[in-house]
This record gives sequence, C-alpha cells and structure tokens, in this order.
Amino acid sequence: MEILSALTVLDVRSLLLGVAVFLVVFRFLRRPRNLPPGPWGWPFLGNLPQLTWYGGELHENISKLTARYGKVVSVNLAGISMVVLHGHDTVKEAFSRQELSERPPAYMTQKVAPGRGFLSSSGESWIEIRRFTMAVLKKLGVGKSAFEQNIVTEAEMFIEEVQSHGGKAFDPKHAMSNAVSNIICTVVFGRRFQYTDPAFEQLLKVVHEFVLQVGAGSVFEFSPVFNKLTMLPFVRTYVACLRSTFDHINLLMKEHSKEKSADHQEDLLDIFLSEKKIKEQHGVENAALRPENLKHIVRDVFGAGSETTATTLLWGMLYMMAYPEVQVRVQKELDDVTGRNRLPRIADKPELPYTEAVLCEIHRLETIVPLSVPHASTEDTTIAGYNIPKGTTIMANIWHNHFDPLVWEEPEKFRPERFLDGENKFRPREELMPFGSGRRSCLGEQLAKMELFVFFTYLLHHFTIKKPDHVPAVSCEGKYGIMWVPLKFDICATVRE
Ligand code: HEM
Repeated sequence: MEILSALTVLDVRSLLLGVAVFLVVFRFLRRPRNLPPGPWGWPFLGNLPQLTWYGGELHENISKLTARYGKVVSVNLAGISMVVLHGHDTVKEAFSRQELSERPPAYMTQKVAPGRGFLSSSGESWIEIRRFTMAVLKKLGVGKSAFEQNIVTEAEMFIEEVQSHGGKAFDPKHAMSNAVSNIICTVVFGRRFQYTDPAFEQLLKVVHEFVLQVGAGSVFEFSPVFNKLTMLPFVRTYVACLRSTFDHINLLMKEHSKEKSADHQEDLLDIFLSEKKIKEQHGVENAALRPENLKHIVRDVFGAGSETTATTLLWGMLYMMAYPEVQVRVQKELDDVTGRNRLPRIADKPELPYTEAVLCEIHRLETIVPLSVPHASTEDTTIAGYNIPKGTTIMANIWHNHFDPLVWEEPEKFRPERFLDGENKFRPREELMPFGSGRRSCLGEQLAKMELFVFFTYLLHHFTIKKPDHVPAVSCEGKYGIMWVPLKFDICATVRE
C-alpha cells in the first residue's frame, strides 16, 4: 500500500516535471529564429533592473549595449519586447516603411479614456487623424509667415515678463511654458490665456506633472505588465496624471462650446465640429472625426506641442549662460542683420546662419526625446537582416545617433560650427533628427522651428543672460521623464543697450 502511494506521488511529480520541460522546449522551439540579439532578462521585469536601477540614463545604458550586440538590439522592459535601433541610416530606412510606422497599444490611456489620438492610433484611423490635423494647421497658417504674428505676440509677452525681474535672478520655466503653451492654445482653442487664468494654470500644472512623473520611455503606457499592476504607487500616480489631464481638457472643451468672445479665432475644435457635421450630412464615415477622438487629438497636440518647445528653449538659455562667447556671437549676428531698432523676423533666417547652427547644436546635445516615441511592426518583417515579428515595439535611440563619434567629431563638445560650411553658411545635417524620421515624424516640426527661432532671437536681441552670482557654475545636467529636461535653474537677464 505504502509502495503504491509512493509510486503515485512519484508519478505526479514526474508528470509535472515532464509538462514543465515540454513547455520550456515548446516555447524555445516556437521562438522565431534570427531575432536581433540582446541581453538576458528577469522574469516579468525583463532588462528593466539592469537598464534603469543601477545608475545612468535609459538611453545611455541601451546605447552601451551596441558595443556587444550591434546597431539593432533586443531588450525587454517590463514585458514589452522591444527592438532599439541605432545609427541614423538604420532609423531612416526602418521608419520610412509603413509596416514599422504604427504605434503599440496604449493600454493605460485606453483604460482611462477610450478613443484615438496620435499616441494611440494606427492604420486607417491614424492616416485620417494625421491628415485632418495637418489640414487644420495648414488652414490656420501654421508653419507659414501668416502665423508668425501669433508667435510674436507671445514672445513679446515673454520678454515683458523677463524684463519685469529687473535683472534679478529668476526661474524662467513658468513664463516659458506659459508663452509656448499659449501658442498651442491659439491653435486648439482659438484664444490665448492670461498667465494667471486658473484653468490655464491648472492645465499647465497637470501637463508638467505628467512629464515629471512618467518614468523612462513611457514604459507604463505600453507595458502589458504595469497595465495590470494598478495598485503600485507609481502606476497609480501615472493613471491619476492621465485622468487629471483629460479632466482639464474636457473642462476647456466645454468652455469653448459656450458663446465665443469677439476676438475668437477659428481653431482646431471649430474645424473638427464643422467637418464632422459636413461629413455626417453626406453620410461619409471618417475615422478621425469620431467624438471620442477629439479629446485625444487635443491632448496629443497640446502635450507634444507645449513642453517640447519650451524645454528646448530652456536648454538654449542654459547653453547661452554656459557659453557666453557663443551668446555674444549670436547677438552680433542679430545686430548686423536687424540693427538695434527692429526685431528679427523669420524672413531674416537665411542671413542668420550662426544662430541657426546654435539651435541645431542645442537639439543635438540635448536631445529632448532621446528614445523617440515607440513604433510597432504591423507584420512580420526584417530590419538589417534580423527577423522582426508582427507586434514588436520598435524604438529609435536618437540620442545615440546624436553622439555617434563616426558622424560627429568630439560629440561631447558644444560646437555650433559643425553646422556651418567653409564659407560660414548654414549646413544642414541629415544625421540630426530631433523630430524623428519618416512617416511618423513630428507633425509640429515647422511650428516648433518657427517658435524656437522667434523666441531665441527675441530673447538674445533684448537681453544678455547670465548665471546668477550665487550659483558657482552653470550645470547642464538633465532629468529623464517622457522628455530630457534641464534641472531647475535661475537666470539673470539684463537689457542690452
Ligand atoms: C522642439 C520641439 C519638438 C520636438 C523635439 C518634437 C519631437 C517629436 C518626436 C521625436 C516625435 C516622434 C516621432 C516618431 O514617432 O518617430 C514627435 C511626434 C509628434 N509631435 Fe513633435 N516635437 C516637437 C514639437 C512639436 C509641436 C510644436 C507639435 C504641435 C503640433 C508637435 C506635435 C507632434 C505630434 C502630433 C506627434 C505625433 C505624430 C504621429 O504620431 O503621427 N510636436 N515629435
């Protein structure tokens, strides 16, 4: 009897062991062959501990893997198997292809607010949303000189705000975010807000909070693991930020639908609603114009279009304090072209090659979206000879490309001259890709370039900016959330003669 029960226990154990071995072997055999190489990972967390917990930034740590694994590296971040591309040629080739230009599922956002925007759409709905938004921006004159006046208005308000500090030390972040966000408000809501407007202040606060709170590479958003672990404090914070952003956008959209003030300009919301009406009258279905999509489009355009440009301008101020000789050269170039009696205009840009080179060098050294925004493959395909199964998340390590010593001589150095030719004319470099590359590249690139040019030239035409005396040295250190942002700093801005 005892022998029989011992045998039964043994049989059950053997059976379980057999099943476990079978599952491991089956999984191994089913694994697609010739995947891009990469380091081993922990169960559930994958390579997250190696890449984020032991110091260094995620984009730098992934970049280090290229020494061992080459330009196309597989990593797993909390259940997301992703392939990270390095080298501008690899990124350019891959992102020009339709099957590598979609987005992975945005689990968290869909949980909080179902609907499609730029971050959460692929295929036909993305094509429609992008086409619609591009048409709106074109209609509003964005990217053309007609829109310049809106930017100039905000730049002038910003200059006034800076001047109000009378040369004393202050943190420019708040005024900068207000000014740049107001330009997007003109596009989306047809109006600018007073810096002290409570609804506007709240919106900026939640967007800023969102940027600060979200961990490296928007991992929570696209992770099927964290998506289920909503009891974890940092996931709870992320969800709360998402909720709060959508609540504020809903509030501003409700305000917008009330009676318009006399100075109201046509905006994205107006065009969305009127296009929707026309399409409905003609019985045409349009994936972009579903009511639930509107708040997503607004959130994505607002989120992508405000903090990005403001952050680049903050980096610009830091570099001008850290490299006063570069600041003097920009100011001289501005004075030579515009004199002291008028302000620079976008039409002056071709005559300001050094200023343009400085802006490019800031984009390169402080790549504010170091790992770009995740893409996904929509079919089995290949990159650089490796198999890429359908549904793989693909990231581009833009930061790595901007520091590639084979492309940039002494890449760690701030050297705007690398964007000038032998005759000191502006020399664009295709290896510089702060706005991404290909079909899914930044929709707001033209707008951002106009804003950066106007704000940067206005600032340096009006003021000389210096580090406050109490600060021992200018630090160009940053912090990585969704974006690479400078640590808090103060400036002193003295009015130029
Ligand atoms: C310095 C400023 C900016 C930088 C560095 C920047 C950078 C980027 C990058 C790297 C991407 C991802 C590209 C990809 O997925 O491959 C992106 C996407 C996007 N950006 Fe920008 N951006 C900036 C300003 C703006 C502005 C002002 C707007 C406002 C209209 C904007 C709207 C968007 C949108 C809507 C997308 C998503 C495009 C899509 O999925 O089709 N961005 N941006």
